[in-house]
Amino acid sequence: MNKIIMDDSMVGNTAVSALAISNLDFWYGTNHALKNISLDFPLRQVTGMIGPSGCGKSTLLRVLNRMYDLYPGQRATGQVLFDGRNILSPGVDVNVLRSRIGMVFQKPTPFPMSIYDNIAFGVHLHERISRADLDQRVESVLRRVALWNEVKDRLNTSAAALSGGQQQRLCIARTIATRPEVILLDEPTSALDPISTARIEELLDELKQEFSIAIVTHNLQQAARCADRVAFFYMGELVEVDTADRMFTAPQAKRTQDYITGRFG
Ligand SMILES: Nc1ncnc2c1ncn2[C@@H]1O[C@H](COP(=O)(O)OP(=O)(O)OP(=O)(O)O)[C@@H](O)[C@H]1O
Repeated sequence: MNKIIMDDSMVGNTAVSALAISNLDFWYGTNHALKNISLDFPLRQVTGMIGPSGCGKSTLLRVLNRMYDLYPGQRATGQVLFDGRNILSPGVDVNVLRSRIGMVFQKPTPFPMSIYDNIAFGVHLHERISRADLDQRVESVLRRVALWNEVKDRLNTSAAALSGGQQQRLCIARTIATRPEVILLDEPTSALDPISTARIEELLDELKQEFSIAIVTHNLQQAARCADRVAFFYMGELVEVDTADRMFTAPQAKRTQDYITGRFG
């Protein structure tokens, strides 16, 4: 089996981890998509996940907020500790879990409703909140994602009329509106132009003051720019995890070197 390379700070570091995965395996029916993964996501840091297509990055994100529960035949074993509990346990309330571990997808997915309601909808599901407090919440998250000035005069118009980059910022606003501890982002800028991408990257830098962030990206420069730590996956296995600096300047595994130097991808 392949050796997993970790530096000392990753071992036994659960006290400062937002999420701590140990010995995680995942199957789509008989397809063993994740193999014995152990990985910590440090608190209020950005963890980047890289690796060739099909290596299991998105699958891992789907495990972290139990998205796979919706599909019969998909199965996870092992442990994912979050706030002292294994989130893979049957007793976990997945709706509460998904408000505490939010997800942003590759393609912006605003709900078919107004800009205001896109944010209000999730808040209403989890909290009893007055209209004045809701107004305040909507404004504060839209300011946080630097969208307020662009949309404040059209909050009641359809979110579908926003640009792709604006829609993605709205989706991030919608995610943080339920005050999660962790935000999972699956290639959040792959459908966006360079300017919108830069704005999302700046936003991640700001959001990590408060949230722990996991981002899947095919863009190695983006991982180098945004992530504090980077994990490299290959064929369902975690090969190496390290600081972004070390990962891109002195990777330890040959497969990591080959991947980041573009020998395969
Ligand atoms: N719904 C599914 N049913 C069966 N197998 C699946 C399903 N979704 C993904 N897989 C398989 O699981 C493995 C991991 O896929 P996953 O989408 O997690 O990879 P990825 O690293 O995110 O790829 P990409 O970078 O292309 O998005 C692949 O072998 C894929 O074919």
